[in-house]
Amino acid sequence: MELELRQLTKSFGPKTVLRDVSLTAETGYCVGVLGRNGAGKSTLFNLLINVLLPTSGQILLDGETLGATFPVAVKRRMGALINQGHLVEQLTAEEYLQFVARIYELPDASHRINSLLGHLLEEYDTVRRKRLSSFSTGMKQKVAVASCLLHRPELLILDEPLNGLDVFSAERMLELLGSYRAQALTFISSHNLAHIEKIATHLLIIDGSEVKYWGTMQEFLQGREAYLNDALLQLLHPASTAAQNLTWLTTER
Ligand SMILES: Nc1ncnc2c1ncn2[C@@H]1O[C@H](COP(=O)(O)OP(=O)(O)OP(=O)(O)O)[C@@H](O)[C@H]1O
Repeated sequence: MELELRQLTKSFGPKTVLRDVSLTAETGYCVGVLGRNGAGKSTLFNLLINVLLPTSGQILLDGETLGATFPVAVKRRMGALINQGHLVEQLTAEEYLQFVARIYELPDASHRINSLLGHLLEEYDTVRRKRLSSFSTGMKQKVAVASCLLHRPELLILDEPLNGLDVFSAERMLELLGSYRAQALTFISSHNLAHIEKIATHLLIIDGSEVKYWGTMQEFLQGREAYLNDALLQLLHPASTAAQNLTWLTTER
């Protein structure tokens, strides 16, 4: 799969959130999408899955321009987790994934479901009869990511998929996503740069509504600080905000 963005621009009223985003990416790329809070990462993801329409610019898949409404055949090729996802919490994890499998018309998904849940939920045997409403935040997140992978999407869009995961679970999830990487074109956002450093092959850095960097992780790190964290700070020069007087907060009683 090849995805091309041509001068993609999105405004909400007078405010332009993304301006002229252009890139071409293909299967095997894992694109870490980075930027400050409010930079436009979720907005970009919503454009990629047709939840939002661009104000101008185009999205092309394998050379074909996707119009205002993506064909169902295209949507079937995508898996997306945006804003923590929405689970049907009256169901068990397995029932929920069976429901997702029916949407994608997967004939017999039991093996896929059990292996995914068994991999991501270490405690799966003890919670398999429990409803999702009784799951912790991290457990729900794991089920949400599993629901994106079930149909083996060719375009995988993951907005903060590691949110709420403990350090061991995050490692497991990264391992799983790493082993799937060659099968898909993945876009992933995270404010945890150590996670991005582990999984991403490419970086898309957005700041001030524009692309500040698009290219390989390796090229980005060359000539900058060794760690992504420092390299990102170096690129974006955090704006120095006027010093606030916080003595009311910090003065001893
Ligand atoms: N539906 C909307 N209507 C108006 N403004 C919006 C809408 N959705 C997003 N925005 C604005 O667009 C900007 C980008 O938001 P977005 O959620 O894409 O940022 P983000 O990079 O994902 O941030 P974070 O790191 O905090 O998740 C913000 O200023 C936000 O207020």
